[in-house]
Amino acid sequence: MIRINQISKTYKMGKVGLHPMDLLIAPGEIIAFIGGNGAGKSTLIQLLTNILKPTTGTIDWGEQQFSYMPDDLEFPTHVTAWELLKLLGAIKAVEDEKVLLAATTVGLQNHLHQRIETFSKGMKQRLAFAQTLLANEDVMILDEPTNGLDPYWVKWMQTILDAKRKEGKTIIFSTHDISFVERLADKMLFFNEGRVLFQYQAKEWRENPKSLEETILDQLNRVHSSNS
Ligand SMILES: Nc1ncnc2c1ncn2[C@@H]1O[C@H](COP(=O)(O)OP(=O)(O)OP(=O)(O)O)[C@@H](O)[C@H]1O
Repeated sequence: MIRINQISKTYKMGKVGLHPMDLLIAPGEIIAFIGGNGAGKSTLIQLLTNILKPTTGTIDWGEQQFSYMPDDLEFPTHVTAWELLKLLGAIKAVEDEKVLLAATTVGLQNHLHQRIETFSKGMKQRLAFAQTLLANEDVMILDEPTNGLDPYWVKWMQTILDAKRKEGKTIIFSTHDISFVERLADKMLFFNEGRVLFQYQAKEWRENPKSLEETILDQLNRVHSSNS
């Protein structure tokens, strides 16, 4: 269990990124953070990954380790995909066949000897995903993982994450892709102005006559009209 207790973040100049919040994340759970721009999703992800130091609160990970796929990962440009993955494989004591398998899983097997600077946005995103798969930790934290992916690779990522769920991995991700949430998540938290405005279990949105997309759009419309 990951226990988040009264975690909050106030940035310099007093800007609140996240108001104090509690959250329990069970092993094997797939949890999605959604909400409009500037709602607090990345702030929480960066608190979870220790990139940001919390203003208040704690996160108790127990014995669990996480791997992290940032949004817009900066790669060393002059190395090839294979050089990068092989180095990560060496750090994690993963043999070459498994490194190749991770590259093949994300469809980069024919681009391994290409320099990363020649990759498209979607290819870089898949390379970042391969790194997360290689790390093979109990918890995967993915910041906007489908950004830049074409529909084929979005579907494929969903299939891979579904398989990871069956292996018992916990998956935490932020996204603006509601259909990805609908197809994959067990629970979603809707953020607004640094607070969780509401949360839903998959059962609730599957039984609701309104689609999750309509529900979210209603909420976003409400947020925007109360701000204008
Ligand atoms: N480094 C920073 N300094 C000051 N304020 C920040 C900083 N990073 C984020 N914020 C503010 O914190 C709030 C939450 O931002 P956050 O990046 O968590 O939003 P988000 O939900 O991830 O948005 P998006 O969907 O646009 O990525 C916003 O008001 C943002 O302006």
